[in-house]
Amino acid sequence: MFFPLESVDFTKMLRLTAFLRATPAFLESVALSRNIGISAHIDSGKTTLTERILFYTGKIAKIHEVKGGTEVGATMDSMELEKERGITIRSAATNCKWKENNINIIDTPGHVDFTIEVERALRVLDGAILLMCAVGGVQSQTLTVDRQMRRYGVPRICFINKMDRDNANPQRALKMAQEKLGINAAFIQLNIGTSQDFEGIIDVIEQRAVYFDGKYGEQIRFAEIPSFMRDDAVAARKELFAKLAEHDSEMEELFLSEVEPTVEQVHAAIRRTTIANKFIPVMLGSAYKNKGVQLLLDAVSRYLPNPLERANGGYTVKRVVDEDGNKTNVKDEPTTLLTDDEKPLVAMIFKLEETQKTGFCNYLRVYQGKMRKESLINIRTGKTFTPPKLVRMHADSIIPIDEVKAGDICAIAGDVDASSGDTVMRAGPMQGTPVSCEDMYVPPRVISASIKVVNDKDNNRFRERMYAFMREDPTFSFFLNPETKENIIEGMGELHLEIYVERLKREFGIVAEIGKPTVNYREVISVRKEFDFVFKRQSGGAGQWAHIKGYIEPLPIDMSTEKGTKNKVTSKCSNGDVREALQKSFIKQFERKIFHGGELMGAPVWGVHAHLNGGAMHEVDSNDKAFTNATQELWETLLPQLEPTLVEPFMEVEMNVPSHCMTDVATEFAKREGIVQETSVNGAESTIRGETALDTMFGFITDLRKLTKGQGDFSMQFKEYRPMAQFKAQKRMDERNKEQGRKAYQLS
Ligand SMILES: Nc1nc2c(ncn2[C@@H]2O[C@H](COP(=O)(O)OP(=O)(O)OP(=O)(O)O)[C@@H](O)[C@H]2O)c(=O)[nH]1
Repeated sequence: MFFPLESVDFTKMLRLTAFLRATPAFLESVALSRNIGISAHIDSGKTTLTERILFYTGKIAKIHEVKGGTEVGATMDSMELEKERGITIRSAATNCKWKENNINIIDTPGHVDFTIEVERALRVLDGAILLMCAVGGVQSQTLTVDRQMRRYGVPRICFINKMDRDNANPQRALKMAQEKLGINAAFIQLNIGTSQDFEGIIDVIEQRAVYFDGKYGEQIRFAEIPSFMRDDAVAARKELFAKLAEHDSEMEELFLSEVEPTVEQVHAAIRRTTIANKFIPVMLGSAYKNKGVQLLLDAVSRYLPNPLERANGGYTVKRVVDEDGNKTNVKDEPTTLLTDDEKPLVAMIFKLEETQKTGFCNYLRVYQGKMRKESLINIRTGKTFTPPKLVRMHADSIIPIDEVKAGDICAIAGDVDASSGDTVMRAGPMQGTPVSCEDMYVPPRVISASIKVVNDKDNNRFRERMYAFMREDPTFSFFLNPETKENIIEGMGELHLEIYVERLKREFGIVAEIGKPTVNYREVISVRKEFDFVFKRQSGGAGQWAHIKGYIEPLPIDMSTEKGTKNKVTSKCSNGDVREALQKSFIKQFERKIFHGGELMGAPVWGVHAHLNGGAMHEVDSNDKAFTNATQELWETLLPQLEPTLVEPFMEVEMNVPSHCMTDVATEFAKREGIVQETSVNGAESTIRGETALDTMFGFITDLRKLTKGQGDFSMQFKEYRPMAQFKAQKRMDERNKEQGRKAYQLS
């Protein structure tokens, strides 16, 4: 009988944990826990797979399909909208027990507009299942989730799903993964038949066939490998050993001395190399046809790490105060958290969510210590709160619990003063040094639209909701455009914005209309200029006078992340030259006005550093107003010399089309400034991959459907912001300035 811990290297684990104070019972229970995510390209079958996992682990009694196949929809797609559209919008957490292992699972959305959900999940998980479609292989979102997994060093198992589909080709999928993701991977299973003849699986390690009998594939039957596949099975085993030997010294030794490793040795080697991110075991099956899922669960227990084996969950934790508790003198010193329930509590809130059924929930992962319903401190705000309720999540239901131990994932039910990404510790006499878990990657919001409530009486509730959505989702924003007085929402794509408008209506009964979505251009500068600027204004009464000296320069920008696009204003001059309060007027004008709406088209300004290092004051006429106006006029006067321009979001685009339509679609894409980077033909279906500016893609779906008689589809995802060609930038500026009644700006 299979014992999941057979391949755990206990000696190493004990060495690693020798300095822990935790009890053996705690260590044993943590060794049996897994926190995993399931991530993939859209529609690869993540929710379908999770549904099977819940069924086989006894968590649900009946399997429900996604997309209205049955009356209720999949368990994890608990939002009405998810069930209707057959897509996952929010990541959902659940937990289940497989043999001796407790598994926390997060099913994440595949659609790129909800990428932040994947980011958040991977940030706190210890391992992942990277799902691929046996027909599509590596698709655009597969590349993204792979990048996200790498960012947090998440060990993974690859599961090639949809083996029952026509044109299923696992060899091609693996080859694509090896080439495109650059991963060291090998099959640990082979398929017996494909498409409608997909019957079962060959376990390459144990050299046996596995079939899934019964209505839901719940009865596992082991058998001899069919004779026509014996050679393939032996070859695959050899190939697997060779791959493992490349990255594991124990296997290398056996391989070189031509000694056959035992089954246990192979499992142990796969576990070591998977956890070290040197190898990815590849499995296959069909979630929909109930084949292969139980073996995948075995592999989760066997090969993915337990919380003890992932220091800090794979990211940096930094001390936020010095020894005297002085927060201004922050020490950016990485430190290590220990998965030990006896150490001081450190937990991170990775997601906030409000649903009508559960109310407000703050998902968190406990990294160190244990959490109870006692006073906690939010390290970012310094504020304390007591969790109203501690709960375990299962889709949209909650189960109250008393205590959560290190290594576990749970939620605080109730609205507490926290945002996604906050670190919490126990309040009161601080135990241990306050630390902060590092922020996660948040991509810039690339699209915006005006939004208007249909019924004025809903205005206050509407605003409240919008702010609540913003707290839940850092890739969604809501603000008032001071120039046009319109309410604006920003997000990752049209679907993203649409979903929030739908949620307003369905969940809160607020009807709102959104305007035509527009692209979020940003204003940047290209060169550094010193300034020595005197401002004078005499208008009847008291005059205004200010003298400011310093420089404005472009900062290095990382145009792929929201954080990398920050501005900075600094001042370093004597109080005798410019009083501190007036230095603040300079800083304030940049931070509150100039950076929010640039001169080119009123778009936010990115990557500007303004520095004040001198100047002068007039006894009577130098005040806040004078220095504020001086700063504004300086910016407007100096701007042409700073060689400003616009940057625009560039997207990676993947089009899946019938092969005979490939040329037509590629031509249409090229008309939209698209550059085709790769095409691949897989029988009657083909894929075109390329990149283009987001603003050329509006209405593309209509043209694509026309060209492919409704059979083509595409997905795109944000890649980075890039500078725009001058003629295009000028055109976009003229259009938007005219539309919004702003004065025109001429790029030189
Ligand atoms: N033929 C076949 N279809 C499958 C399989 N697994 C899932 N599907 C179907 O593929 C479609 C998408 O499945 P989902 O489980 O919603 O996929 P997902 O990855 O969760 O989708 P998103 O969350 O929207 O990205 C549904 O129609 C499923 O019934 C499979 O193994 N074989």
